[in-house]
Amino acid sequence: MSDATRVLVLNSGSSSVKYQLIDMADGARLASGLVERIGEGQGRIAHEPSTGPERDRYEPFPDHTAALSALADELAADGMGLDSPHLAAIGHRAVHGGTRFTEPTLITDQVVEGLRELVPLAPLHNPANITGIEVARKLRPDLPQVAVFDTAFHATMPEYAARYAIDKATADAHQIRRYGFHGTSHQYVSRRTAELLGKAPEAVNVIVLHLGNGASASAVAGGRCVDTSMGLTPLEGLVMGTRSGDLDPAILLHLHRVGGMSVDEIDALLNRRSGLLGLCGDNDMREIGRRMGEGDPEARLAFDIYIHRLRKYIGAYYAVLGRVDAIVFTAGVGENSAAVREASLAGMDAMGIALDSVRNAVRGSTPRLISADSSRVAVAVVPTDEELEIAQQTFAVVRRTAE
Ligand SMILES: Nc1ncnc2c1ncn2[C@@H]1O[C@H](COP(=O)(O)OP(=O)(O)O)[C@@H](O)[C@H]1O
Ligand SMILES: CC(=O)OP(=O)(O)O
Ligand SMILES: [Mg+2]
Repeated sequence: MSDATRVLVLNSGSSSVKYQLIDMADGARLASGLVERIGEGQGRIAHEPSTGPERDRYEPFPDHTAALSALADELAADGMGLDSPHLAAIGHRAVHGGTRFTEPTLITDQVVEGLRELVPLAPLHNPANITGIEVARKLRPDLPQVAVFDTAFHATMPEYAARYAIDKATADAHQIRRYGFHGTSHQYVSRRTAELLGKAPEAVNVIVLHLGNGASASAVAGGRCVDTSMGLTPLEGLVMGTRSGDLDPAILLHLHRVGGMSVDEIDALLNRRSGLLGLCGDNDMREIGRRMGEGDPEARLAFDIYIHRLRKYIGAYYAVLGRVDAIVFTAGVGENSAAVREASLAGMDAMGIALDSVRNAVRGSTPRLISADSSRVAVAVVPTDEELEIAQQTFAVVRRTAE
């Protein structure tokens, strides 16, 4: 075995890069961090090595090249720079893989080109992923780099769940189908949930609720995704921080024809100015909770709409799965908001779902059960770790390629 066992994971967003350096020999996280507000006047890098305290620095990062070289400098300061001989690969989160990429993929020029062709289907996400990949390839052209796709885990959805009920020829001509996103998280969390229950992934049916800035639900049967709430793009489904989720599609036509809005204006409205932000002016669930505490009716209504949509998906996936072993909450809101977890499952005793309010209120950073002992369906909080999952899948590709 070569002694290059470390994987650097880059999750490049439009204005931020999250990263982790993980040693695959023992799974140890050697460093993690975040560069944010890229392209704005003042940016910030927060870097946390396993060997010491977090270091915070404020400075402008004009573009992703500057952000990546800053994080490389931070790693180098801890003796773990990008030139390290211990580095085996760089793994990248790639959001939209279309029908072409359904497995973790060794990055070549053709793969980058393929990602570029998919930009219209993930305009918020794919361009940033591509930039991250291009910069990293320039910094270490000799190192294997692997793309791990948000859409991959959902590729197993049956046709009847993946297809929209529109004219088949039109759908085929434009690759219109449901792809689903956050797949790395749904995959990781459903597997960890099986472990928590002490069962094999093949033996459990799970509803995963990934509630972050973007939010999606999935129905996972025996380790395979059978349905998920995001569709052609990450706009469908649940109410999100700034995205509307499900709508009557005729609303778009109405806004265009009667409201006089352009396609780009409608795009910006639904992706950036809707969801919780559009409903009450705040997209952070902590702030909404605080405002509800003060009796703010707008914040209350936004919360209720968010919860109502979530409950509809829980019911739908219960019916899709037939038998549910666990409902599991993850990502920023799912891991931290006891109020969201309680409201989204309240009154479901007849469905065999009962929370234990004391367990639900306990904060923690490890996988845990929050259901009552009497609950037929287990309810759990399982912190997601997309970066660890990406590192594992990246390392597996590198190993296979080296054989
Ligand atoms: N203590 C908390 N209570 C409620 N919501 C929280 C808490 N901490 C974080 N959040 C929510 O989590 C969201 C971010 O989730 P995260 O999974 O980190 O998102 P992303 O990875 O999509 O950026 C924030 O917008 C905030 O609403
Ligand atoms: C696909 C998606 O919605 O990702 P995020 O939650 O990171 O925006
Ligand atoms: Mg996320």
